[in-house]
Amino acid sequence: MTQDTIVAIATPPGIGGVGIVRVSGSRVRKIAEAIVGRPLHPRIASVATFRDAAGDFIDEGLALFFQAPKSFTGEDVLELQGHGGPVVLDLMLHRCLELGARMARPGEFTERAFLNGKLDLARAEAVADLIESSSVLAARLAGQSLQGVFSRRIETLIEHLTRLRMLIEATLDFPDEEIDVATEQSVASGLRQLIDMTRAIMTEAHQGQMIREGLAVVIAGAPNVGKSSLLNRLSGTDAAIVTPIAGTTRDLLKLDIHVDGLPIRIVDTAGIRQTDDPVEREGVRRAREQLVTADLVLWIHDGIEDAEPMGEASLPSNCPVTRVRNKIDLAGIEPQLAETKTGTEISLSAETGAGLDLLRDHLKAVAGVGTLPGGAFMARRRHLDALNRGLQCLDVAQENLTNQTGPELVAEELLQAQRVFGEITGQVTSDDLLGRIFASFCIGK
Ligand SMILES: Nc1nc2c(c(=O)[nH]1)N(C=O)[C@@H](CNc1ccc(C(=O)N[C@@H](CCC(=O)O)C(=O)O)cc1)CN2
Ligand SMILES: Nc1nc2c(ncn2[C@@H]2O[C@H](COP(=O)(O)OP(=O)(O)OP(=O)(O)O)[C@@H](O)[C@H]2O)c(=O)[nH]1
Ligand SMILES: [Mg+2]
Repeated sequence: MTQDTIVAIATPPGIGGVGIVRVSGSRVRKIAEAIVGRPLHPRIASVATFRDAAGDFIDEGLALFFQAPKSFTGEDVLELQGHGGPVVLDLMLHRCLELGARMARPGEFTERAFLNGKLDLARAEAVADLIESSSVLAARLAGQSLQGVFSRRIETLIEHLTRLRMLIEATLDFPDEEIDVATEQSVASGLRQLIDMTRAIMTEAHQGQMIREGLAVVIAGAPNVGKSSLLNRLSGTDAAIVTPIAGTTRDLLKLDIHVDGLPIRIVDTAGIRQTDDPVEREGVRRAREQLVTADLVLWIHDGIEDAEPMGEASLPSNCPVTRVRNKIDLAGIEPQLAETKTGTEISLSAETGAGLDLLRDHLKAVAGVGTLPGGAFMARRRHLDALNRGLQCLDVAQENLTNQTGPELVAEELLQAQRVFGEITGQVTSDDLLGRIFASFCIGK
């Protein structure tokens, strides 16, 4: 416990029933005795009067002491649970500062928990994700990760990787010998298994990340096909201006909506067409820009003028697209979802709402909601990036094996993959990475 002592108000700003000041570090016992006037028993809540330097009353509250290492941070921890008013909490905070604590940085309590081995990095991140979840679904997945579901998957992956490396390195100890056929076969099958495992984890992690950040859906298509009407219908608002005039929408209109707990960041765009109007042209440029970053483009057409919707050629290649035929009320056809050569096509009416349920189910399916067996978990972009880089190493290892470039190169790639996967749980870290992760936490966490 060589760390300095940190303090922060752990409850949100404003007025509440109860407010908590949390202290962690080596001075905690002294601070507790000075404020409460007597030593505290670990892990027993005591009703106490909190007093300032002059012995004057600050508050009557509950004092809770956790003795290192059995605490959230692994250090001595004190909680002063007082009445939830900003002035009272500030007085308590200042008393702790007077007694030698310093203000905690955002996320510093959790950072210490990580550094003291109480939580691995993926679980520490899940703490923040749980706090910040915007839907029940997101909270449920963050809860899974907080309980270690994701971390255990990564640990198992690393265990398999280590075993495979040992197998290869045993061969390296006899440099004169080539890898024998039996070893080569078990390495090859072990490697295939590792790649499959990584892919499976990536699928789940991707779903988690999508639910954390929201599915980015862009509504695009020719002018006047009903893009803004669809945005309004999906969001249950009249946020977008709708008129019979082609070229109504110019600015991007971004809304955050939920479909059965799935967060969706939806963008309405200007109808894509050739135009001399400089304002509309800028709108079309911005619309095109959105297509590149979308998780899904809803390409709207109204099936009236042209069966082959114009402008569709402007879609970037490998852009994930679902075609939506709108205004089926005018054509007198039923809502439907069809799988075609070019992907899914949904027929609906933004005006009447017919077929909207098909679209909502489709959006959930794209995000993978409810399609994965068992333990889906929360993940971040950082985790997916690491999984991706690790998978690349495994692919290279497989190539090296096939091309018989020698066991050293295969082992080297496996070691690299192991390091990269270790970044997820924090077995391998840099100060820079930790700084970035914990700085995004709230103060007092
Ligand atoms: N009042 C209060 N509520 C809180 C927290 C807190 O710090 N204070 N938490 C903070 O985020 C969360 C709870 N998380 C916690 C996790 C571990 C320990 C802890 O003392 N762990 C010890 C002892 C374990 C045991 O007794 O089984 C340890 O791990 O050694 C405390 C809180 C949510 N609610
Ligand atoms: N009958 C019918 N009319 C619709 C439907 N959806 C939209 N409309 C009408 O089509 C016209 C254009 O709708 P908008 O939602 O403004 O179309 P948009 O694609 O956003 O058009 P721009 O912003 O100009 O690109 C309006 O008059 C809407 O009322 C539909 O499902 N059925
Ligand atoms: Mg519009």
